[in-house]
Amino acid sequence: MGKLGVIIVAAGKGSRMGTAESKQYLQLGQKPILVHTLQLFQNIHEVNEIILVVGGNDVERCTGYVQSFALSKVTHVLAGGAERQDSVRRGLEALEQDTDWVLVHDGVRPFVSREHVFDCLSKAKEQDAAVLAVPVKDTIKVVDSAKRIQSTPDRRSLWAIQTPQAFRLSLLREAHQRALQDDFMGTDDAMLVERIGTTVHVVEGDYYNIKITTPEDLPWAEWILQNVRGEEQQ
Ligand SMILES: Nc1ccn([C@@H]2O[C@H](COP(=O)(O)OP(=O)(O)OP(=O)(O)O)[C@@H](O)[C@H]2O)c(=O)n1
Ligand SMILES: C[C@](O)(CO)[C@H](O)COP(=O)(O)O
Repeated sequence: MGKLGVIIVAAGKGSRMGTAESKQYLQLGQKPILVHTLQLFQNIHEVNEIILVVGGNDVERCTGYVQSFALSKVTHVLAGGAERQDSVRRGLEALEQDTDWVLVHDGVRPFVSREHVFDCLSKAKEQDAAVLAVPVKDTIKVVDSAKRIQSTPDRRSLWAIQTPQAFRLSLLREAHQRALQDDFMGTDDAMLVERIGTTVHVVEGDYYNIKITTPEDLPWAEWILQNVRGEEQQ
C-alpha cells in the first residue's frame, strides 16, 4: 500500500483575482476556499499526512484553521516560495521520510471529486506518475507576440491539466532536485517529471475541478458548491 502524503500549495498572491484578500481565503459558502480543499483530503482515509504551504504572513492564520476545523492530518504549516514550484519543493522537504506516494494539489481547487483523487492515485501506483486532466473544449491556437496565429494544434491531443498530480515520492523529489540544479521553472509538477524522461499518465477528471483564478470563477464556484459538490465537502 505505502504511505501517502499530500502537499496543498496555497502560497500564491492571487494577482489575477485582484481582491485585497488572497483568493484562497475568500469565503465559499460558510468557509474559506482553502478550508474546503483541506477538508476534502482530511476526509480521505488513505491520506496519512498533509503539508500545507502558505504565504509567510499567513502561517499563523492557517495554523488557526488547523485547530478550529480539526484538520488533524495537517502536520506542517510552512511558508512557501516565490513561485509555485518553490512552494512544492518546500512541501517535499517536509514530508515524513517513510512516505511512498505524494499528491500535489492546488489550495484553490476545492471541487476535485474523491473518485478522481483515487483514480489518479491508482494510476500513479501502477505507472509512477499521473495527473488529472480534461479534454479541451475550445479550438486552441498558437499565437505570436503580434497576435498572429501561427498554428492550430489538433484538439484531439490537447488536455487541460489539473491537480492533484500523483507521484512516487522519490521520483518527484528527483525531478525537483534536477529542476533546481538546471534553473528550470515549470508551471506544474508533471513538467519537471517529463523533462527527466519519465512518462506522466493522464487520468480523465471532470470540468468542475476548476482552479479558482479570476473573478468570474467565484459565482461559478458558489454554484458548484450548491448544486454539485456541497454534500461531499461537509
Ligand atoms: N508562489 C506560489 C504561487 C502559487 N502557489 C499556489 O499554487 C496554486 C495555483 O496557482 P495560481 O492559481 O496561479 O495562484 P496564484 O499564484 O495565487 O494566482 P496568480 O497567478 O493570479 O497570482 C494556488 O493554490 C497558489 O496559492 C503557491 O503555493 N506558491
Ligand atoms: C498546476 C496547475 O494547476 C495545473 O493546471 C497550473 O499549472 C497552475 O498554474 P498557475 O500558473 O499557478 O495558475
